[in-house]
Amino acid sequence: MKKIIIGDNIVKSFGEGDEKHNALDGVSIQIDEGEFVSVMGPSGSGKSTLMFALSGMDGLDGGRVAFDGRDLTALKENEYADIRRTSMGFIFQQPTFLKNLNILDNIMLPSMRDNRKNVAEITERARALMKRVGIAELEQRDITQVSGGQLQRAGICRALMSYPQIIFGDEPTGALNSKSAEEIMDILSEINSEGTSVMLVTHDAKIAARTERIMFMRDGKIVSELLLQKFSGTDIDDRMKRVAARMREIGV
Ligand SMILES: Nc1ncnc2c1ncn2[C@@H]1O[C@H](COP(=O)(O)OP(=O)(O)OP(=O)(O)O)[C@@H](O)[C@H]1O
Repeated sequence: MKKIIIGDNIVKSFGEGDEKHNALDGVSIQIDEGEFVSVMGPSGSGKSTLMFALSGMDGLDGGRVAFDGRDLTALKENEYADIRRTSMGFIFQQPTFLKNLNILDNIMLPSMRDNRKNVAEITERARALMKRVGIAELEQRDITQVSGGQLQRAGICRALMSYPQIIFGDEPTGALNSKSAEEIMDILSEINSEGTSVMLVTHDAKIAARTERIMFMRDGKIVSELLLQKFSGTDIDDRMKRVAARMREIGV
């Protein structure tokens, strides 16, 4: 299986002198094209730092990252930023939308920087995505006039605008009630089934149990991996039991 991301012995430290510590302490990770993975672990174990390191949002202090066969650590920051903008999508716990723009314009905004595309094309893509995730009727609304789940759907639309090869999600369901969280996971599963890789960082065992491979972190290292199959929508209780058992076993 082709790897979309390969991280090799990644080291990332914060602080100086006595305060210096490794948030990532030699992490190696590989994600297959089309795979749906998650990263769990206690607060401060390095999950978000790993996501930032793999996506190039943060520089490394050691190790390498390759994306789609290209060694990203050898690239200049602007080349890296280009790959991030065109081939990676990001969703966060709270989408960072601008208050003075409506939902449609917020979704379109990052794509407007790409002068190879025209506004009509960008608008058409945004509207198609909004329809697909069930928020077509909300395009003129302010970001304060929609629910958290609807706002996250808009966040997914924005992340998908550039047809990314991978979606990175840092606690994308963390601010949502369980029904909205499940709906967001249904959307991500559907996107994944069409071939887009997805990597989620989550505290929530129920969310992780819907992914096909879970990596558990502690103290800046991946300490265990649980291989599940792709989620068919039926066996969540059994999957959650397996996640809970592994968490007990490794003490995270
Ligand atoms: N910008 C930063 N400056 C200094 N220390 C940082 C920075 N970002 C992360 N850290 C430290 O690196 C370690 C890992 O943080 P990280 O946010 O990756 O953990 P996490 O597992 O995602 O935690 P959480 O679940 O609470 O979000 C922590 O000790 C954190 O304090």
